[in-house]
Amino acid sequence: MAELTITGLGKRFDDGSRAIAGLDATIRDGEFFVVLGPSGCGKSTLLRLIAGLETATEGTIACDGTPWSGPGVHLRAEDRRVGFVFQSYALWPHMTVAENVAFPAEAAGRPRAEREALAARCLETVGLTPHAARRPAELSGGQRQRVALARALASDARVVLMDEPLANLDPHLRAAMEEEFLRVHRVGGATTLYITHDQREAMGLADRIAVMMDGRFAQVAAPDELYWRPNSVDVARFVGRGALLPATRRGGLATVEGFPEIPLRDGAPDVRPVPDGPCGLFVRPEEVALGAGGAPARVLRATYRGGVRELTLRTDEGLEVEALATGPVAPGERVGVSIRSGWPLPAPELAALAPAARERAEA
Ligand SMILES: Nc1ncnc2c1ncn2[C@@H]1O[C@H](COP(=O)(O)OP(=O)(O)OP(=O)(O)O)[C@@H](O)[C@H]1O
Repeated sequence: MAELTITGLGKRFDDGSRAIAGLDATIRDGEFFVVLGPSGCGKSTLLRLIAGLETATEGTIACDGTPWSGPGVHLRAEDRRVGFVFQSYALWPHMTVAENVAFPAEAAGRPRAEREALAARCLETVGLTPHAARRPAELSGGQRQRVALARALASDARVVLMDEPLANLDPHLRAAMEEEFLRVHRVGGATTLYITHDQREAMGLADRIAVMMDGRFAQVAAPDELYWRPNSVDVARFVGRGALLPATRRGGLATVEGFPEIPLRDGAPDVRPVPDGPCGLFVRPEEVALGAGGAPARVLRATYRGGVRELTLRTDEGLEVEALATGPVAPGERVGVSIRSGWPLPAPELAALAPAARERAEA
């Protein structure tokens, strides 16, 4: 068992800057929990606080009810049974693969036979048994990353922390390593906290994703939930592509200038509903269809992404909408656009532009 409970966590550095501010979270036992956020939002600092490499200035961290960090409490890093996988592998160049993996057990004073057996088991898990006698320099980047993963597992970790472990690898290797992480996670069952600023990676790996902004979690949700039901304009814009349109909500429908009424997606239990009236309508490209009968628009941009084109369209009313096309579409072309559904968000800055408000103003 390893459930992490984080309450009111804060970290202020000596220079007065605040990397973490009032962060609350529960990371469930055995969960693959991904923290996704822009550069500088505090991801690495959060991981270092959980590992015990930094001391929190506010709040508490507990694992299964045992305090790790809090007022007057700071459990040493080596007593937390936490394993690490960093972007930069951090392997000892003079040791063999097996010795690197056995190192945490050696540091913990385990007898030689025991640590060798443990290393062999963990190398087996990551599929590196044939390379046990090599040195890190004789391995590919992906293999080195697997050594780092095996070492984290061999540290008898109940919690595995990974800080952008795939950032240095090429796209093919990344995809293979993602599979590897998931497989090892399924076998080992350690609670895993994984940091990335790569959305695709986050979506593929996570049981739940926390979007981190300005030192706290803006939303924590399953990948699908986060994509289709973001709780704010900031989260919606950070995750994937989409357009925010000035709209007026009435029950399950929204009015957007130039379009027939647009059905709204059902709400989410943990996202506060948007009341009737002016709001923003967030529309993902997958909800936009091109074809005759739609609102007239012009293609502003068309970016080929292999198989599909990502389009930005501007309607004759001046609204910009993101869309996808499988056939050839070129900038400047005229198209018809319709919106199948959307997600309402509070967007006070758009209220003045919403159709009902405009009609009232014009009346
Ligand atoms: N030791 C330190 N002293 C002062 N400020 C720090 C220190 N470490 C980090 N910071 C600041 O805290 C903020 C969060 O840093 P952190 O490394 O946690 O961000 P991050 O989300 O991991 O960023 P990236 O994705 O770029 O690695 C940044 O503004 C950073 O400059």
